Amino acid sequence: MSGAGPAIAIDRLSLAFDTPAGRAEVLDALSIAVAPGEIVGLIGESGSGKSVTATALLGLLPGRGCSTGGSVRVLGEELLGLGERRLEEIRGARIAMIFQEPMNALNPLLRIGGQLTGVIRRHTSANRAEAEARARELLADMQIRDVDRVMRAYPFMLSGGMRQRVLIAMAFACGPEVLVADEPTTALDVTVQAQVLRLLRDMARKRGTAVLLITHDIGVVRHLCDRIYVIHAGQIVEQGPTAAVIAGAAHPYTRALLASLPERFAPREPIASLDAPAVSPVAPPPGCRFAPRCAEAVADCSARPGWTGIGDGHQAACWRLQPGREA
Ligand SMILES: Nc1ncnc2c1ncn2[C@@H]1O[C@H](COP(=O)(O)OP(=O)(O)OP(=O)(O)O)[C@@H](O)[C@H]1O
Repeated sequence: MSGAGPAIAIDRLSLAFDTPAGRAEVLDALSIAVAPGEIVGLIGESGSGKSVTATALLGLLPGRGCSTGGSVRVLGEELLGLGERRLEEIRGARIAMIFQEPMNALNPLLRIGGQLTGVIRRHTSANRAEAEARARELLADMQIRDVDRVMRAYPFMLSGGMRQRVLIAMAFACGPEVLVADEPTTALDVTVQAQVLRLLRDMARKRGTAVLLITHDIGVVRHLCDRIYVIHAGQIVEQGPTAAVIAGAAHPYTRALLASLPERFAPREPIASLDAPAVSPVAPPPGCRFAPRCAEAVADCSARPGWTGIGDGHQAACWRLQPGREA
């Protein structure tokens, strides 16, 4: 039913909020595509627009004071402007979401078993026994050994890592074709983070789920994602296969982002520093929004640059990379 096209197709999405300070243009012609079975990262600093992109994918943008342009298609269906009833059918069954803090997503008053079987029964025709068997299978897939104890536990009785595994199981409970994971492991310590991410990747691979992983942490995308999009102040500035982008970052923002990380990620010559804050989304400069922070900005940067191909699916949007220019 989902057809042969991308599972997620965001095309020139623009998004603005009315704020007391004026109209905040938080996304500027943002395009992202994720194929079935692909794991794609959206990476950028705090405030760059990652979470609002996730919100748009779930059809959860606030109506009043918020205007959108462009298109957000999931499994071929346009979500912008879709009625709440249809959106509710899609959420949970076809698109699932994993958030940063599992305590907020789990009901503290219900046992894990009840919550998991409840989700399965709401979205499928499974009876109680079938739903329970499926819940146990999902927990076992998440490499939870003491499934009985976890099924009987209340959320507060589990560790952070275990709660996040339960949430991942819950996200996969109804066999979604699309999964949006917003900073899913930020609250966990580093070793647990790696385990949980591996489990998330294995679940998605096994089921052919398209995953959009939202994070500010390039270490996370490095291990997990097939491709990445780099977002700065609501604009995608670079995209491509993860290894190519990390090894050959071309946009000054990506290079600065990598340079701010431990040594082994750092490109040899960072050409910008991220000490200066990102531009405000209220009355942002026209063109490239990185220009005010960029040591190498040129007059052309006041217009938005097109994409320059760097290699096999790797592209960056920067005037300095345009053919005929000295890089
Ligand atoms: N409801 C809203 N009204 C006005 N502005 C908003 C609203 N929601 C988000 N914004 C603004 O949109 C921009 C992008 O926010 P968003 O939360 O998507 O960033 P982010 O990249 O997810 O950041 P973080 O990593 O800190 O979560 C920010 O400037 C934020 O202030």
